[in-house]
Amino acid sequence: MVPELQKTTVRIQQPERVMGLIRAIKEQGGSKLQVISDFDMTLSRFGCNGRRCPTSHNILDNSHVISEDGKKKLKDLLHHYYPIEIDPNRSLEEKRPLMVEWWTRAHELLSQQKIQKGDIAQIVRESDVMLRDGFNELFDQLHKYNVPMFIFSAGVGDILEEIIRQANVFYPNVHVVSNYMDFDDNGVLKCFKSPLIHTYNKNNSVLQGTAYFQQLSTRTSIILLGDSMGDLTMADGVPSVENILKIGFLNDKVEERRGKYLDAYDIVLESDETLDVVNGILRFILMET
Ligand SMILES: Nc1ccn([C@@H]2O[C@H](COP(=O)(O)O)[C@@H](O)[C@H]2O)c(=O)n1
Ligand SMILES: [Mg+2]
Repeated sequence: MVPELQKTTVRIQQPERVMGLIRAIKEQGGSKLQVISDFDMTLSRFGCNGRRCPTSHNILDNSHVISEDGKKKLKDLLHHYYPIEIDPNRSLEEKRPLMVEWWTRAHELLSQQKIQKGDIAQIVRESDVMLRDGFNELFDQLHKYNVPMFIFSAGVGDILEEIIRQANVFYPNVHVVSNYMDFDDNGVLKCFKSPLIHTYNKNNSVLQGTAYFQQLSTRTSIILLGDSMGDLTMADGVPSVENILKIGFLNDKVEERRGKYLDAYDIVLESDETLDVVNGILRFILMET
């Protein structure tokens, strides 16, 4: 059915359930389908040539517009909070206030750096960011078959939009909800717009007020793509979901986190820098029979 599911990176706890879901989504057809995806470390790569790829925040943190002191402070925050973010032994209740603390402190530091709106394209161009292998096929297939692609990210919206724009795949079916920068009349960053989106509030609490989910109420089949346990709630606001297939990229601390990911995601992709499996499933679902 989907040869890519035989890859050695693929782990599935309940294969029959997954095959049933894929068949049901195919039966409903492309007109009932929507894709809801995280951005950082899901559509973008986790590793690049043996090093960590930057998140949309890291692209700014490491850029030439940030002072050396600012860079050090932002790196210290990352080293303190990232292990908390991915710790499988801490509860979400424990993590949530700490994530608010991380994002708030990082956004305050970034807002002191006089970042210019006009510098964003160059900042992205000069960064090491890479989209996962196969991103072209993913965006092209969804565009060709008019399948909405909703990117729900706790990263920086202005940066990730620029990444997909520079990759020439920012098609009209792509819609982004993320943290956006607020610039003053001279185009200088003054703060970030609310609501603040962090790893563990990606749900309808931040989507209330966006008409987006209501518009998609007829799209009752969902393919959800994420890399964090926080991404699992991204579809919570969608009314009348019939079939939801959750695909999780397990990038870091694979052994420690495998059990929780297998319980939560239908398909787990371990240290897989490609979109092969997602593309294979979409090819099967969207291919005319
Ligand atoms: N100051 C920060 C805050 C968060 N991050 C990372 O960004 C990721 C969030 O973006 P998604 O598209 O994945 O929702 C998150 O996993 C954090 O690790 C960061 O790098 N710097
Ligand atoms: Mg992510």
